[in-house]
Amino acid sequence: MSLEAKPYYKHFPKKHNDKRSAGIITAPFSGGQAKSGVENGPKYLLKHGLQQQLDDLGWETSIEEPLKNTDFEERKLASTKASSNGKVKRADLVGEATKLVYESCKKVSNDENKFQITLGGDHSIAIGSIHAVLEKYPDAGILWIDAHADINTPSTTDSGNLHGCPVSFLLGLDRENCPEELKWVKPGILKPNKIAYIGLRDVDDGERKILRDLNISCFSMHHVDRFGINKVVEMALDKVTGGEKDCPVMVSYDVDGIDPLFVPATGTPVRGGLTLREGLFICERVAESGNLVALDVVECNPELASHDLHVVDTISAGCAIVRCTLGETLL
Ligand SMILES: NC(=[NH2+])NCCC[C@H](N)C(=O)O
Ligand SMILES: [Mn+2]
Ligand SMILES: [Mn+2]
Repeated sequence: MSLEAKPYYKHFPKKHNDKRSAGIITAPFSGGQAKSGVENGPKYLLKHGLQQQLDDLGWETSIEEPLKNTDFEERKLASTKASSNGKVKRADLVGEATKLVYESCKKVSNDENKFQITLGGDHSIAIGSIHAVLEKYPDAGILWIDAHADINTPSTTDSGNLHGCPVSFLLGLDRENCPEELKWVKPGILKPNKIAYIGLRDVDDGERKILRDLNISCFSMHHVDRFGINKVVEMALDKVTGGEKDCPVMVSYDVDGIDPLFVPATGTPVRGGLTLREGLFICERVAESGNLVALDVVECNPELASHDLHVVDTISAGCAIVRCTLGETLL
């Protein structure tokens, strides 16, 4: 089978130097959940040689650091009270940080027309990255790879952690209880038929009801076992693109979608996940569609490794996700 002639990355044609352009947005932020360490994800991924790896694949990259001179981590440590809105924790930090991430992503995606790669940080940062993508590509489909649905609202969340809620803010759910600091998010910028999940296996009761009521496409580990990963990716792609062959696609990848055997250093691991190969195959298969426009890689937490090998496994899986999404297997 020849892969040569296909128009990969249609939205990002090669330039005179035979390269395509991507912008890496670092989002070293941990305020969407309680544990520390996830803010070091971007640093570790970059130290592992991510930029060089992308260069080898024919992508020239620039780096944006929207949270560079901020003090979110200090403020998180100093904050004891639950924050502005009842159950939801640190809405002030999440609101401010995601807005900064959003602005940086907007520069990369909208102004510079580059492929947007956002490195978290916890999954709350996807509020910013997805918002930017949907402004540039309003009909883009979002594939959310995760053990969790992250669709809790301020009313349904048990933990109060905002990394368990980003999807609900983008959908504009429970607007009455939206913390003031997150009101910059345009409610309903994401439509329920434009997101599909792969890898789910730890979904809260409140989330289950929302997913059912909104008829959101969910491919759990049960479906992966039942249909196989190729079929699942094809079904998910078909759902979010509505069968439209040029529909832009974004992948928001929580590394805990992959089984903790392969990705141990993450904050909310759940057994029974995707194998590393299944996890990477998703990226390869979506890349093959030619319609990818953006990627998030979130929830790598090097501090939660019980030994060095766990760090290496987790960070190299994170880098592999980026490489496979950016065409490693299409060369
Ligand atoms: N991005 C994540 N890892 N999210 C985990 C969320 C867990 C749980 N459903 C909660 O809302 O707290
Ligand atoms: Mn998760
Ligand atoms: Mn997540």
